[in-house]
Amino acid sequence: MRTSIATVSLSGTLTEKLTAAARAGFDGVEIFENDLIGSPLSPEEIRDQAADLGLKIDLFQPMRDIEAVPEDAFARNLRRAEHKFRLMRRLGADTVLVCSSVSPHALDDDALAAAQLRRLADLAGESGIRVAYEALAWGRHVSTYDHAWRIVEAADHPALGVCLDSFHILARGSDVTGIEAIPGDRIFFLQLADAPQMALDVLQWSRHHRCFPGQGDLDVAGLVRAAVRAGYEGPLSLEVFNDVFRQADAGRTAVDARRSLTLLQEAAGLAAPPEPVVPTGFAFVEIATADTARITPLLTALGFSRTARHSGKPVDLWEQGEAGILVNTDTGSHRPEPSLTAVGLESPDPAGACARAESLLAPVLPRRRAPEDAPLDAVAAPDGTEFFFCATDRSGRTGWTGDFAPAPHRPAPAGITRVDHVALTQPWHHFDEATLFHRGVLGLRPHASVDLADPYGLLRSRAVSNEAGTVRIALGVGASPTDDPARGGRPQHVALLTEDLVATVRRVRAAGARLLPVPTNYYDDLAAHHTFAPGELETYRELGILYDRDEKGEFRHCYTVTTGRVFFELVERVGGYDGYGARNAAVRLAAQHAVAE
Ligand SMILES: O=C(O)c1ccc(O)c(O)c1
Ligand SMILES: [Mg+2]
Repeated sequence: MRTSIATVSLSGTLTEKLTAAARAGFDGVEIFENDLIGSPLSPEEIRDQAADLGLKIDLFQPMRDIEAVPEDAFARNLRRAEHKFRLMRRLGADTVLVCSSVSPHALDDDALAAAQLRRLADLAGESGIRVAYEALAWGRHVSTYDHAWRIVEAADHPALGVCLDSFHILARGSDVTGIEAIPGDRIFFLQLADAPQMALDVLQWSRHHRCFPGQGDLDVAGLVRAAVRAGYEGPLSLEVFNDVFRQADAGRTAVDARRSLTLLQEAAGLAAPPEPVVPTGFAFVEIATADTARITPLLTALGFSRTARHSGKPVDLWEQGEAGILVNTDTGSHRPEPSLTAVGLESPDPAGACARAESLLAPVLPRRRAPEDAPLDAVAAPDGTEFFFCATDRSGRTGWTGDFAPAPHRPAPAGITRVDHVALTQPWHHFDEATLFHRGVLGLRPHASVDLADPYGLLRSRAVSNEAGTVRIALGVGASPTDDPARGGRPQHVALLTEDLVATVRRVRAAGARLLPVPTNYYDDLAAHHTFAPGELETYRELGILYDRDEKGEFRHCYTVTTGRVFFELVERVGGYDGYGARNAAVRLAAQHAVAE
């Protein structure tokens, strides 16, 4: 099916919007009247520009407050429509969207609405134009798609059909199976948008919080399936009103939009991009730093040993158990501070993972490797983190570790078995894009979003993981005023798994690791929530260990102080505990500020 996007979904001038839509691979656009009115280009120039970019103008919109009004008002509306139909001929657009009236003067009279829409369609038909009638969720008398269809059916005019908009339909909780009763050729247009579930006035919800399908909580794919079953064959068109997209880079938003649409087509059974390849574990985490002395003493204290050095690059491999950390001093001129720049994911099919990423418009990175190096495919996530798809064969050294020459070392492990999770901070306006990327491109499942209180702001966090929990990424967002933007904002972290946190903490403290101090008040609060074995709570208090318990199990964790832009977390999971200690986040964030001050 053809794909389209409404110009209201993108920022900038009309030319910028058309260019962004075309570059992202859309077939067409819905032109919003305001974008046209504000453009210095004539309708003919807009038509030519769209054609040059390979875009069809699928829809012109909106016309408002047309139907179910007294005759004198309707005569004025027809005159207005005549003007717009002339404009549409110049523009080369053949379908116009008419929103159900929100006017206080509109009458609650379906027969009148049908008769007037029929007259409008008569006029439109003379110009070869089709009228798509859309029920706004806050329409004065018509606010559901089935009501709009009843009126269109009664009007019975070949130039009149309905426009279905997933937001209006799903926001009102309408049953989408009714769509299948509408003849497909009478569904003139299908607009798609998602939204997070919110207890908000529906107009405000629609105008400010729509997002691309897959980024919210609505079952947009189910609605598309119903429309296709009805026989709809027109474009799938994204129409998203969103405060962030209005100011974000149009090119980037258009790519995010197009990726969302491909994933939606896949979910609705309309497209089959290369299948997702779910990663099975972390191969490595890469920390870039201009000065290794900033990070290696900490790695040593945490029980890591430098086991190998890359044969052609200034990259060292530090290992403990199955946890691998690459320390890369090739930082270029930027990011001299230690920061987390890349993540290696164990992939059962690196080439397949890359093919999927490419089909979803993820930037595939140019290979930074010598001819003799093992092939390593990588894509850039929305926050710039590089994700490598690795097929590690440590025994045969045929995977990426084959590019490393072993270094003499004396292991002094602290009980760390592997990487538990990686926490990546996202720019606030790319959070939904990041979640969709990690789900769609990397094949990870998103979990519920949680709000975490920082003394100087509110953080949003959302984990994505594979089913086994061997790949977990915590996406976080929210800058606090005390973050130093020159240091790239909030720090990121690597969480390392141990089977005995108390023993590990004793070892790493003795080896000189600086751990985050935890206030005594925290332990008093913990005592109020849970009962502990004799001495247990005192041990946590002594070692600065945080604790959580739920119906599935227990979680013990603690943090190192931050170095540059990174810190480490040490975690122990007991039983089926599947979370990240969210109830301790406020204490941790406060402690981090206290240390930084
Ligand atoms: O918010 C609005 O007014 C508006 C206009 C046109 C649409 O297609 C729509 O879904 C909403
Ligand atoms: Mg709409």
